Amino acid sequence: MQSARSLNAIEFLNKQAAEIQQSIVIDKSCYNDSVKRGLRNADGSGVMAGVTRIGNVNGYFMKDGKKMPMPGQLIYRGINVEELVDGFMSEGRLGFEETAYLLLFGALPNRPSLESFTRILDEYRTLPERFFEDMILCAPSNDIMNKLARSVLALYSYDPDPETDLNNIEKELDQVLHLVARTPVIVANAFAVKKHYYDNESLFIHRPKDGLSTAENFLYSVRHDNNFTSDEAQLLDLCLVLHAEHGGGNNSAFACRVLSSSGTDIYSSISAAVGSLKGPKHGGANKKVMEMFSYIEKDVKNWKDETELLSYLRKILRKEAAGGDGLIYGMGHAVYTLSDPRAVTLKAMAKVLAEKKGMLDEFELFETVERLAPTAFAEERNEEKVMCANVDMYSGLVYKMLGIPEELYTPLFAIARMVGWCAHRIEEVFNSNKIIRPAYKAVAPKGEFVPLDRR
Ligand SMILES: CC(=O)SCCNC(=O)CCNC(=O)[C@H](O)C(C)(C)COP(=O)(O)OP(=O)(O)OC[C@H]1O[C@@H](n2cnc3c(N)ncnc32)[C@H](O)[C@@H]1OP(=O)(O)O
Ligand SMILES: O=C([O-])CC(=O)C(=O)O
Repeated sequence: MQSARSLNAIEFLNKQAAEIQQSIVIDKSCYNDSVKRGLRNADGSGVMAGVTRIGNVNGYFMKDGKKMPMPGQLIYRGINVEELVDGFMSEGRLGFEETAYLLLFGALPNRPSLESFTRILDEYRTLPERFFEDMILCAPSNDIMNKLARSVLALYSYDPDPETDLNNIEKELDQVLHLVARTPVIVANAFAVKKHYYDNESLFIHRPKDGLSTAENFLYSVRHDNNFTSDEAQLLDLCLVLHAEHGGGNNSAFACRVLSSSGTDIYSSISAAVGSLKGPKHGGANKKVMEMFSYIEKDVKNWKDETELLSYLRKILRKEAAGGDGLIYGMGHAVYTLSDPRAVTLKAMAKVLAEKKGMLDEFELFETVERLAPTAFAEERNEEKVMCANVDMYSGLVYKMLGIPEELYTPLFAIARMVGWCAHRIEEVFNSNKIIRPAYKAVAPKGEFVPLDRR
């Protein structure tokens, strides 16, 4: 708990908050062809910051120097995710483990390799001795992403040889596999402890069970009675596959690559990625979407009245409703234009589940918001924008219908994305091996030192 502010602190912070406004303002005109706001070109496309063989995200194509919208495509190691999903589903398997293998090692595993890989994950799920007691039980956090980032960093001190060795990729792979295997366990344990300390519930800890997949083990661990159905496991597995990787430029993978490029250890790099994903404009949006809809459900009298809904969305954009952030969460994307393929699949899953669970009204509200958001944006900003639902729009609704609590939405994203981050880490450290160091144009006016008594 932060200690109560003294009078001096209150006055100081008040004065400085007003003063700092002057020094942080940078006119948007300072950004131009050579200084790129958010590392974005004038047409909104991202600055090319690197080269990767891991994932590819296509959301537009260039024609006569103009960005043209197209249906989104997500490709893992050259394989379209839709094809990957159809492939393992048609063969009647869960797919997260083979997706993880594909992303980490570059090719789909054959049967013996997949079996060794899943056996290693079983073996590596065990947390280091006293890690749970000392790092999770004794130092709980109300926020599971915060607990995960701290746990990843803490694993450094439980690793007898934690520093990166450029001549030892095998050691790095061992660290990677431990992180991939342990992340769901840390999340499940951190959640149990959070429910106990902050929500006054009984504490129960289920150790992971050998032979279960990542999705099955997660459901097994977070449910009081360990029970889950194969349909539930299949849906969660699919969610994990869809969230596993998104190219090198997404904020968390790039954060991981930036840190990795300095030569720092894997735990520092990955904890930074977790911190990035927590952000509400990134993976944290799945939780924010559900918060936004609880405002909409409360404030909009008639969900079917599109005029009322549109006017509420415009209020959100004006920062006058739904928490005042000014964002319609779950909408928009830095790359995708017409569609985010993950959102398309998640929406279809949400619809089927909503029909089964009698939640079609809620599903239809999400769908209407998705349809009206571009109009609200165009009317409010006076600017036409091709804008689609992103991965975070329907994932929370799917999790809600699977009975998964809201605190776990972003951590589930992290469990899946751990694979993508680790693949980018390996590529950055063992291939690029050049410190990432862009330039910043300094725009402060010239100043001079004034003696203290004359200020
Ligand atoms: C896993 C993921 O990270 S998926 C994304 C999850 N995030 C969200 O759902 C949050 C809501 N969406 C957004 O904030 C944005 O669409 C982002 C962060 C995803 C992408 O942002 P950008 O790359 O800046 O998008 P883009 O360049 O198309 O945006 C143009 C403008 O529209 C605004 N905008 C884009 N989407 C939205 C939105 N959903 N609500 C309000 N304004 C938006 C941007 O803030 C930007 O404003 P600016 O001109 O003042 O900078
Ligand atoms: O690519 C991005 O900017 C964000 C995103 O959708 C992801 O990381 O899954």
